[in-house]
Amino acid sequence: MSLKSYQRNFLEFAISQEILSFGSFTLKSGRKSPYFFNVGKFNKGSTLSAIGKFYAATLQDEKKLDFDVVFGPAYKGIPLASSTVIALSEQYNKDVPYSFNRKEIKDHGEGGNIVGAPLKGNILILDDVITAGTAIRECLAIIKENDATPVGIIVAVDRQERGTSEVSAVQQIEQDYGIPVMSIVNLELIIEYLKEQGGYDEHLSNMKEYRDMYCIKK
Ligand SMILES: O=P(O)(O)OC[C@H]1O[C@H](OP(=O)(O)OP(=O)(O)O)[C@H](O)[C@@H]1O
Repeated sequence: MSLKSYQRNFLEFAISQEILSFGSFTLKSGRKSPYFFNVGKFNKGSTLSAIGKFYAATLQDEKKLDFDVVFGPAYKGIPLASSTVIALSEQYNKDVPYSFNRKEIKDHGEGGNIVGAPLKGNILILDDVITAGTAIRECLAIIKENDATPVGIIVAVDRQERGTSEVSAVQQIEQDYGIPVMSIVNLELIIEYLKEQGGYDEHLSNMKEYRDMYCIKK
């Protein structure tokens, strides 16, 4: 697997902003991870603008994917989807509608639990990460209830981790729904980047050890 220039730029940016950190982090799964991707740090205009550009660059790279609407699951998917459609419009002249769900149903005013463009046609789901896949499965159900068609999913980082079976949660979704799950980068590419940069020897060996223990073989 080799890094594309936007992936290298994304990793350089994420490390410099301490959005991607190396050390020892306990995950919800109980696993002790040597790295952590913290979306909570996309908390100012410049970083939010930058992440939207990286999602947009990835989508440009996946040209075969034909989508009509970007859907950002509440809550963290909302600013990410907003920032990505701004980047698609400003950088690639693609004016893509977007929408998102409310976590609580609103029973006054316009009502409903979808805000933004109607969910019609081919829908791309955009979120930060997939862990067990629960949030994405909920979105897929919402899209189907609206008679729209999910055509793909994009996340920032694919950790490529196995759950209870041999496949990862991402692969399970791809198998169950027959749609691709894309990511700006994945664990393999992070490892590639650390090798390429040099000077990360200890983190690199911890990352490889973690990959061999918990991750899928590609
Ligand atoms: O694959 P899963 O196991 O569902 O985990 C991933 C989801 O969890 C987080 O959102 P969360 O549901 O915590 O909501 P939030 O965006 O409001 O924080 C994250 O933003 C994903 O949507």
